[in-house]
Amino acid sequence: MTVQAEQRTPSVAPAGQAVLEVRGLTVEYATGSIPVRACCDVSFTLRRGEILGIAGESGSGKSTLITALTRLQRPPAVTTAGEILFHGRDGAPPVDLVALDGKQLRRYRWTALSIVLQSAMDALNPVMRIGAQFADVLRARDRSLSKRDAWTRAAELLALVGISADRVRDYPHQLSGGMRQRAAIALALACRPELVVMDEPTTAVDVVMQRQILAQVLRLRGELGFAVVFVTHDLSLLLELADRIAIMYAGRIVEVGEATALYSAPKHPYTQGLRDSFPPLRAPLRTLRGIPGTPPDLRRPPSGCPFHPRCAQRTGGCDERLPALLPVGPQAGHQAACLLHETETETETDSGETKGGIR
Ligand SMILES: Nc1ncnc2c1ncn2[C@@H]1O[C@H](COP(=O)(O)OP(=O)(O)OP(=O)(O)O)[C@@H](O)[C@H]1O
Repeated sequence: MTVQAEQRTPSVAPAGQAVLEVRGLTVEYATGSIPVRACCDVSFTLRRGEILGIAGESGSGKSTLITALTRLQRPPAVTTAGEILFHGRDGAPPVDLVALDGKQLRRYRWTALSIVLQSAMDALNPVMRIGAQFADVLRARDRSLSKRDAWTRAAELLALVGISADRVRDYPHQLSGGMRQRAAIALALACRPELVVMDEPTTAVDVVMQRQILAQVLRLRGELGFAVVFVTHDLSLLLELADRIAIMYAGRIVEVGEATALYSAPKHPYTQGLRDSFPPLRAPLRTLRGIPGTPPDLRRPPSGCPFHPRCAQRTGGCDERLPALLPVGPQAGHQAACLLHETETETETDSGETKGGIR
């Protein structure tokens, strides 16, 4: 079962209206004598209602990036550079989330941005009824909401993710794993956030439930208009869901582009390897290849392009120069950080196209 094309709701984002602008974000784990730079100079813009997928192998820095985005990181993680500009729907000037203290951040949690974690289903309190947990969140954000109205709203939210409203009185253990995960998504949507960050929310459920959850995320995005940053190691899954995909390797974004263009014509050898490591969900099955070697130790990343020791297409210079993220291919907004494409970019730039950050 796959998320059919007709179930997909086109992005509700008017082009250019940003909800989040991440600029030069760098996060380190200050452990031992050499820090682990797990997120390095990451920049991207997320538009209102857009779904941005972030894919990469284990250890590529995905979780580090999203805990930094949501300001849920704990020591030894430290944001050493960059800004995360959040543009509210009220049209007020953007707020740099990096600069906010705990009290200021509380204003933004749940209402502006919320998060669904891999193990969200286990994050529900086992000794509280589902409805009570929803009511707590709703009433903490709206003190005028009565208990009765909060429970009614909780039942409506469960119904939104396909869980019968009468389950509102259940305890978490009375729901299946898939239902608990969907309840966690409904809870994340309780205060109508503008941005929901999802970290592998379908990893712990079977493939049928995975497809149902993805279809629901798409439907709800269409109905409620929130933007999503969705992290996974499975690139083929993002093809079903994301408007754009960013590929991370060794803490950096190495390729970004519109989902179909990036999947069908990946430019970075790492993206090609990642794509060929997972069975496609809809296209005919092809030989799975995998990527030889292992990701680098981020305390001592290789010189030049961090992927070069594993890259079958490396050329002279790959071990010396860190490639910049530059436009590639015919599709607007498609960018890759690979020396193989720098000549192509230079030629295009000479003929008038402007270089730029990720848009
Ligand atoms: N608490 C920590 N202390 C030191 N290094 C850490 C810590 N947490 C993560 N790292 C390192 O940061 C790098 C990025 O890890 P991260 O968990 O962000 O990657 P990931 O892509 O999310 O991986 P996964 O898919 O396995 O969750 C890895 O090299 C990891 O070893």
